[in-house]
Amino acid sequence: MRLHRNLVFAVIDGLIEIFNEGSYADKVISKQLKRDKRWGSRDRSFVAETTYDIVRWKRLYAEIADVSEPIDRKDLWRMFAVWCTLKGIKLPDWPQFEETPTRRIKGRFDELSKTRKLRESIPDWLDELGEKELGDKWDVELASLNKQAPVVLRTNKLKTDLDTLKAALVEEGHETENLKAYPDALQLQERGNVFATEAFKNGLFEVQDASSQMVAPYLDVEPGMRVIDACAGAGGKTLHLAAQMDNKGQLIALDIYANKLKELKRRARRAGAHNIETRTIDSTKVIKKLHNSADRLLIDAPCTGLGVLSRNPDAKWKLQPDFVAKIQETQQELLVDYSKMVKPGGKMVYATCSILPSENQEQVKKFLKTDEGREFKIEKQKTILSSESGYDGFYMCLMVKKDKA
Ligand SMILES: C[S@@+](CC[C@H](N)C(=O)[O-])C[C@H]1O[C@@H](n2cnc3c(N)ncnc32)[C@H](O)[C@@H]1O
Repeated sequence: MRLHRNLVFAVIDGLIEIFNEGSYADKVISKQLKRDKRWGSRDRSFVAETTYDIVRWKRLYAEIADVSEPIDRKDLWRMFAVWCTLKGIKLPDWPQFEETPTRRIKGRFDELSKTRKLRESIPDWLDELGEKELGDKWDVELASLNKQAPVVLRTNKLKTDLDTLKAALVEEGHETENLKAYPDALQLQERGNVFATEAFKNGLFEVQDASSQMVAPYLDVEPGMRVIDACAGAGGKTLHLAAQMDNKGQLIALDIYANKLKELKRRARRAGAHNIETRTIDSTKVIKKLHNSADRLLIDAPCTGLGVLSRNPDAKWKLQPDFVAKIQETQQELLVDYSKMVKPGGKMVYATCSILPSENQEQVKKFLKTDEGREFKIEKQKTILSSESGYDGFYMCLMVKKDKA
């Protein structure tokens, strides 16, 4: 592989923003990709994947390169040289790479790889938390979460079917494979910019991880029901629910952020999902008005996101211990307050994209002991580990509210 100067500069500039200015990797990368209209798909994937790689392996590469925080531009060139050396890419004779100790890099890598928190490149506190919560499973799970995530599409059944979509994507140069256990899913055989396809613009699919595609079906919705998606965000699962409801009935999408719901509306138009109504939670009245009214409720709760580190590696560096404690309080509050929207005999799913029991089954256990929780019983629950499924880590629990006697 030959390195192109302008692409490498885009990577270095992006990393400065991610590491030093607290910016989110996905946002920075999409900004960097707009730098040069002439870049082809290979150039774009070099910028995106190299940036993600160096974010993912930040601690390991920094240790190898003898770099400490705050990381400046010169340090980043050293870390980039580590990335190249470990990938077997020949360093060009640019001044930035003068005196790179290639041999020493390989030796340091072998030596540091003996220690898990360095090998897997993770802060001490997070490694300790993962081990405390997942025990023996943490080792393989962590390794799995450091692998690049596959790109999975969800067929929008409101507009097409799997085979028609598959054929349409082939026409546009994207080969996909079916995933047996996921009826609406197609996995890209090669990464590519599927957002530029006509199929996407026409709303024939959404990009959605295979594990995430299991959540809406778990809620057991039917056309004609009143369904509430209480933490709808930009609507990944709302759109799936609309398709499961065949656009019939009422689907109320809530969130505390109006801008996310605005994006949801835009996506719903593209997807041809017509039964969605959005409401911003700007006071407790919004929830109160809906008490005892929902046939089905989804709480796709805010969480640490530890199940989705493979697509969001900068969470390793942005997460802080006090956030973990705070988000767990919020999760319990949401269960207690929002479960009141379920009508007697109705059902709710509590879901997270975390793999920590303290955000998942333990939250549910605690909830079931509260006054509100005593009204519910668990019908089924599932923890998806990335190391077992090959996709994102997720948790989902289906609970049923007692019918009135
Ligand atoms: C895991 S994300 C939801 C992702 C979304 N369901 C999807 O499938 O694309 C959690 C969402 O909860 C929202 N949120 C945070 N606190 C909330 C609260 N108190 N009530 C409702 N939503 C909240 C966040 O804004 C975020 O959009």
